Amino acid sequence: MLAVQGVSRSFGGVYAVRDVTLDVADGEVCGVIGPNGAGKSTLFNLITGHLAAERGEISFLGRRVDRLAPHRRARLGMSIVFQAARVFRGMTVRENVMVGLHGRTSAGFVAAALRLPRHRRDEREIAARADAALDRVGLSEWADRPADQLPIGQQRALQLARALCARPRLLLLDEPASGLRGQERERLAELVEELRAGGLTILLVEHDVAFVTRLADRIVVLDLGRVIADGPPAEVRNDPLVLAAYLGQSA
Ligand SMILES: Nc1ncnc2c1ncn2[C@@H]1O[C@H](COP(=O)(O)OP(=O)(O)OP(=O)(O)O)[C@@H](O)[C@H]1O
Repeated sequence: MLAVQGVSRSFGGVYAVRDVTLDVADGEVCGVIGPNGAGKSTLFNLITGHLAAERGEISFLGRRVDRLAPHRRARLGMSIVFQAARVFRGMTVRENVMVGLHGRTSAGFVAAALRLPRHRRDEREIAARADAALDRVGLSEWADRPADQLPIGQQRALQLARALCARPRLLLLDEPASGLRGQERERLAELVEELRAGGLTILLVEHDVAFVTRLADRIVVLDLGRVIADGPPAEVRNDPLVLAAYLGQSA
């Protein structure tokens, strides 16, 4: 589904991502881990299109995308949940999800401004899709409440719902577990497991090794911008290069 081939990106002459190759197969959960500064965020942004690659190719569903703007990649079926994404205050949970769907409807701005019947039909359809997504992430009961009153774990679930509304082929998660503890982290892991069971393909970039090890079918480990391991979690966890990279950091 996703093929990253020999991709590099530097900042001020120093490589943040160097000659990275990775594939994500249909239906797979692929985790990307690595110590601080390994290049995880840079790689994530290269895949989404928020950063341009200096070298290499990125293909999605068999099509070159590395010169496409982020919104064009999104339209092809990539949906992103950013680490720092916030909820819109002063809006309900349902409205927060609906925001992502406006502009994707057929009637468009003019029909909306004039409140034409077509627009009202679109609004109903959008609300129904938002409700389906909220149901999928277990937030139905919260739909009419102000979004900023949600605990942080559920705000993360809300962001997932927003991403799911676009009916992605590939879901890209940037550090989804950051800032979550105990129960909240457990709930998010269960949610990702449910999405995987539903056949969704997921790329999970995450600092928390335990979280990724539990969820991923395959893990790619970055260190100093390069891939140092790529394989099933059990294999990667015992890889001497991986252990050394993490130990080096704690030292
Ligand atoms: N916009 C930028 N300008 C300059 N240097 C950058 C920029 N973005 C990243 N870097 C550098 O590239 C390297 C990789 O950073 P990146 O944020 O991709 O790593 P990371 O694995 O996501 O780290 P962390 O786990 O700490 O978030 C680091 O040395 C970082 O300082």
